[in-house]
Amino acid sequence: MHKKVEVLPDLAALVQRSLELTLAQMHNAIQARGLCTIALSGGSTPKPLYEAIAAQALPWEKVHVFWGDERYVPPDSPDSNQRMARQAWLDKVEIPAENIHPMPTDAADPADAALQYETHLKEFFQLKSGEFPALDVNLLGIGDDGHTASLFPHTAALQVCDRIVTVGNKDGQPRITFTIPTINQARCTMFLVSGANKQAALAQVFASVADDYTYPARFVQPQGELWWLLDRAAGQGLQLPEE
Ligand SMILES: O=C1O[C@H](COP(=O)(O)O)[C@@H](O)[C@H](O)[C@H]1O
Repeated sequence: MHKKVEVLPDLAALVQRSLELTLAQMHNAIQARGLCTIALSGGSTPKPLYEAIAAQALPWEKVHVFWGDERYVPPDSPDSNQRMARQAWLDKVEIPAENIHPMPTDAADPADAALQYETHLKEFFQLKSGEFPALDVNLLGIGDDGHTASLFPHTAALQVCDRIVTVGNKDGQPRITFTIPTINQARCTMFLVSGANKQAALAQVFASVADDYTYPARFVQPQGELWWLLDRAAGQGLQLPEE
């Protein structure tokens, strides 16, 4: 694992740096394998990055967009991660509809939706039994409770190691989420973290000793590159890990 932590002066600089890195990864993937697979995070932090990507001239037919987690709401809900990404990015570019791979949220049981998405990923990535997809870029955020994707502290999803996708639990509300082995299979993982409210959780995630189940982002130890991009408000006073 190549791990790099950067503290940028402000949110604008964080967006610019994440744009540079994301574009470089996308171009490398397209050159190496003919297409780029990227998994998106939700929340508010990545929105300006998505807007910046939308302004780029990219070979959109070679870009496939997935989600690392989704709230269990209809796609037109203001809470939908898919909706945010479509509004900020996907609706603004000429990406083929079949290159957009949203997590389903219309099954009667969220467990069925998780299984449907897992089956779709297995087919798309042509996985053999027991294999996990290697996304070219996996964008992640962290909540002020230390959650990442929809892997919340002390929830059952944290222990799921034999599935690509599972059901997360946010205060009793279901979500669909990549599992930890899926996250850790990515070629390039990039956390975008903004705001002073993330400081305390980050300190625990970067601590040499802390409880992984209390701070789930600690489980993210991917085989590929790992980037932590923080703005100054998030990174202030943080003891940065040795690289
Ligand atoms: O609920 C979620 O929150 C996290 C963090 O979001 P942020 O707005 O605080 O950056 C996000 O990474 C995750 O995808 C989302 O579903």
